[in-house]
Amino acid sequence: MKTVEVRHPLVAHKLGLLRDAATGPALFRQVVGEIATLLAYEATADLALGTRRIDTWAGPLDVGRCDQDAITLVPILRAGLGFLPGVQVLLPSAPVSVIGLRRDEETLQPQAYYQRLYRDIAGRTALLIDPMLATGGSAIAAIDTLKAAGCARVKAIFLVSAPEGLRALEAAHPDTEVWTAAIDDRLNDHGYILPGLGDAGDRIFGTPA
Ligand SMILES: O=P(O)(O)OC[C@H]1O[C@H](OP(=O)(O)OP(=O)(O)O)[C@H](O)[C@@H]1O
Ligand SMILES: O=c1cc[nH]c(=O)[nH]1
Ligand SMILES: [Mg+2]
Repeated sequence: MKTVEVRHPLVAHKLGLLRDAATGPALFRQVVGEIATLLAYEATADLALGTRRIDTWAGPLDVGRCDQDAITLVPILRAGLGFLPGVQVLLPSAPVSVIGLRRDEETLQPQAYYQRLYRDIAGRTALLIDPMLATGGSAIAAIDTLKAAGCARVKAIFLVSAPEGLRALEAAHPDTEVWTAAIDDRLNDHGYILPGLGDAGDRIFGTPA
């Protein structure tokens, strides 16, 4: 499975801010958004580039034009919503599909509670958006859904990934392409990533764990 750990100094610096337990929700959301933009920049490096003719001061010119409609952004609720605005900085016109999943704290299995996919999703590339890849169960369930709906290609960006989650994702969907700001050490006994940053959804939405 193509897996890119983005080792840019600014990504490392910003991730350090997120790992700091003293960072409150306002700064946390801001920095999550900034890293989302940097990861999306990397994940869209092979976006198809067409041309269109425009009139410039010096006459007609063919300029580059990306078809943002060829991609659908797919945040996994809830924490994925914190990632979405940073991706939309780069892809403001890309249609958004939403998948709501919540991990059962006992079984660690994802439970689906909402889904609204872009009507014309079949044949398109999906850019899955979630800050955390822990056991991988949520990402796998989301990609099951996207493939069943006919997505031709799935890219995914995660803030922090656990090796266990990457292995599970590779076993289930080896054609997924992943960009992540960090591959951390391991999961703890409760399925949380170490060192990680805690519960991303709780920190984005300011809800106590
Ligand atoms: O890889 P997994 O083991 O499936 O865990 C990762 C999932 O857990 C978190 O969501 P959570 O279930 O906490 O929901 P939330 O976003 O509403 O907080 C996270 O945002 C991922 O979606
Ligand atoms: O470490 C983790 C694991 C799952 N979900 C989170 O938000 N954090
Ligand atoms: Mg959560």
